[in-house]
Amino acid sequence: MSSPAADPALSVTDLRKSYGTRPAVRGVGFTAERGVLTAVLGPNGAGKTTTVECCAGLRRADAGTIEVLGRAVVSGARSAGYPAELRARVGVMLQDGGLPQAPKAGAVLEHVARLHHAPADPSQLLDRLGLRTVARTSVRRLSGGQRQRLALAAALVGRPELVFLDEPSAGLDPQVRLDVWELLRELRDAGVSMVLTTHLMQEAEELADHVVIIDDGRVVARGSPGELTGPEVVRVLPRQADDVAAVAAVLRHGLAGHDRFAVSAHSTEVTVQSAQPPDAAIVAAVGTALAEAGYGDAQIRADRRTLEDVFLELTGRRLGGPQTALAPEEPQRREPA
Ligand SMILES: Nc1ncnc2c1ncn2[C@@H]1O[C@H](COP(=O)(O)OP(=O)(O)OP(=O)(O)O)[C@@H](O)[C@H]1O
Repeated sequence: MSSPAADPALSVTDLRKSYGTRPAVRGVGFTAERGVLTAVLGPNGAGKTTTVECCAGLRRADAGTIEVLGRAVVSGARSAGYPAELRARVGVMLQDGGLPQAPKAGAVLEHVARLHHAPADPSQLLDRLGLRTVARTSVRRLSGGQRQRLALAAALVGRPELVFLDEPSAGLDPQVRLDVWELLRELRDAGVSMVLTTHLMQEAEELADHVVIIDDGRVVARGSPGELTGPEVVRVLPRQADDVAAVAAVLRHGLAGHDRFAVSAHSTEVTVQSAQPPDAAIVAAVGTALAEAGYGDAQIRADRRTLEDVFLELTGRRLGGPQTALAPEEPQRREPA
């Protein structure tokens, strides 16, 4: 038997859930490893909330298995429920917050903190999430964004090992969203496992170590953002097409110290493929190598696919927008049926 520490934070197999006759989740399976942030990314209505609510023990699945921190909580249609010991190790932030409306924000957080054995300091969390000034305001009088942050604070105050976050930055203004992202990064760096749903491609790209893309109740792709968006390409167009071979040689030599690059010569351009994004340093290394060899006038372009591009290729639709007329391209990295 594997040791509990070796188990993933969350393991979901063939999860199914219908509302009446309408299937919302049609066989979702994925794993969220410990100490990383896993984003479940998909458009509205894809089944993200239903999936997370089943995983968090808040909704009964029709079929499938769910293991949380090494313990089976759903097996087939049978829910084992969350034992109190496990509940204390898991934080949950739902879209509607699930907060009582009458009490004051600070009191709600203190109350939740008291339910835990070794909670974080509620007042520090209020400060961190910019809620200090509304600590004495009743929940019902908070703005949507403040309520959202209070729900996040309530999910975190028990110092959970695993946190489920359903659209945590929905409705937040851009600066507050950045603050929330920073906090989530810090938690991840401190070893907290997180499973976050989002329909914001940028949120997944910024935060996620692992992305599970779901559409119409099914997983259509999963992997790290880098795996999903594929190898990055820096394109170099020499001024003279005749220089392609020479420029390729210069780059092979100049980038020899960087073993993750593959330099290829084509008819009019040289491409440098990298397993990692062509950040400024990589583009700069290409530029320096070219300038030193007298090819400083070559054009350099970094091509970056986004998760939005990946979603469009897989489904023929955009993540955020209305259905487009684009036909799906040949699917890439599609999950086995
Ligand atoms: N309580 C419910 N009763 C009936 N249908 C529901 C219920 N909750 C969700 N659905 C339907 O199930 C499907 C999946 O919804 P779900 O909320 O899980 O998706 P989602 O990806 O989280 O979407 P959103 O980002 O809009 O919340 C949708 O068609 C939705 O209308």
